[in-house]
Amino acid sequence: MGYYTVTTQVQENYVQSWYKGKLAPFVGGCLLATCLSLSFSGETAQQNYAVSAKPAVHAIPLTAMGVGTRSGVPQTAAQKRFPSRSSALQMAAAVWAPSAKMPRKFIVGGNWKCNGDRPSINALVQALNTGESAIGSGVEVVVAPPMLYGDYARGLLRPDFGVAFQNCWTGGNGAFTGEVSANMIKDAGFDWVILGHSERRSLPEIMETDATVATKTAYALKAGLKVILCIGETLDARQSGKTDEVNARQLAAVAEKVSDWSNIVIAYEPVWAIGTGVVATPEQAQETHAQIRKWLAENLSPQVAQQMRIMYGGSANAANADSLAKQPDVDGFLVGGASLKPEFLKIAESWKSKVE
Ligand SMILES: O=C[C@H](O)COP(=O)(O)O
Repeated sequence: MGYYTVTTQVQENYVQSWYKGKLAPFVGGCLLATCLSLSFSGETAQQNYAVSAKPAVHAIPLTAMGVGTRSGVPQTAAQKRFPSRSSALQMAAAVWAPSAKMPRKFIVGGNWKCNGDRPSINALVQALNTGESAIGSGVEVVVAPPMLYGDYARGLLRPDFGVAFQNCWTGGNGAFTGEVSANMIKDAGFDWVILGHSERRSLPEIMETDATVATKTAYALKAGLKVILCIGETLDARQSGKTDEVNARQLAAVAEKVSDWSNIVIAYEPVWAIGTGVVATPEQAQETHAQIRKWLAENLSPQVAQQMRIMYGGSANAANADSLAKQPDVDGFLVGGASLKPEFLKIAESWKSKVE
């Protein structure tokens, strides 16, 4: 099962529904615009819209709306086949609107870590490409392949999923053998980078410090990337009641070097839950997320706190995602092991449990 099978399938799923014909899509776009102006006036209408408008969004002629591809970046094979990934993401952002039940757009990341090869990526992407569209829904989805496969995966992956890198260098280009700069990631057409993951903080071969994570975060933001900033406590820290202290310390290091947090999403990942099968209870996750938001309010601003999306990471899977997603301060997931399986789509769909 290879490239052409995958791309043909996606083409059928997306391109045909978005671009086939001219008149019908144009009318669809006009209807949606009318729908938007009416439905954004109330909470109930917004919630109904988030669920019901997806088919209409599929019919919007994005190119006809003047939303083009990123200039200066060579198109991948998939981008040529599926006219605009960035257009799809812009539409996803444009359609969703905050409501009392979901004040922040849900975000689900799949961190593939150091796993996979071309055959397994082909198979995984094929499974992900058959799932429900994120366009027009209440979820933003980003997957992070191993760096070497970033462009390959993006070339196959559905255009409504973003692609992230798992790390970047602390600064710009130069004599830094083996490193990849944020500038290169941005220049290659990617928008996201994961920084501060506990594996990079704690593996003896790496041992990134709070200060290094902060430097990377500041530079990545300056280069125009969005950052999934991972924080979280070890088992020892939790057992000795230092969870909030550890999270505050890791956040404070970033606050020393970053003033604009609008392109940061925080991933709270208790180290004891990562890859262990021991997931935080919904109560533990909510309590810690609320403390993180409190820290943001007290140390940055109430506005940053209110707008910040805080993902949960650590043994999240299809079975526990809904109960975690229902917590008011859980705004999504950063998924490791389960992101390598089709069940990742079920986790992405857990946003619906927030608006039920
Ligand atoms: O980045 C993802 C986290 O490390 C969670 O990994 P996990 O879902 O395998 O526990």
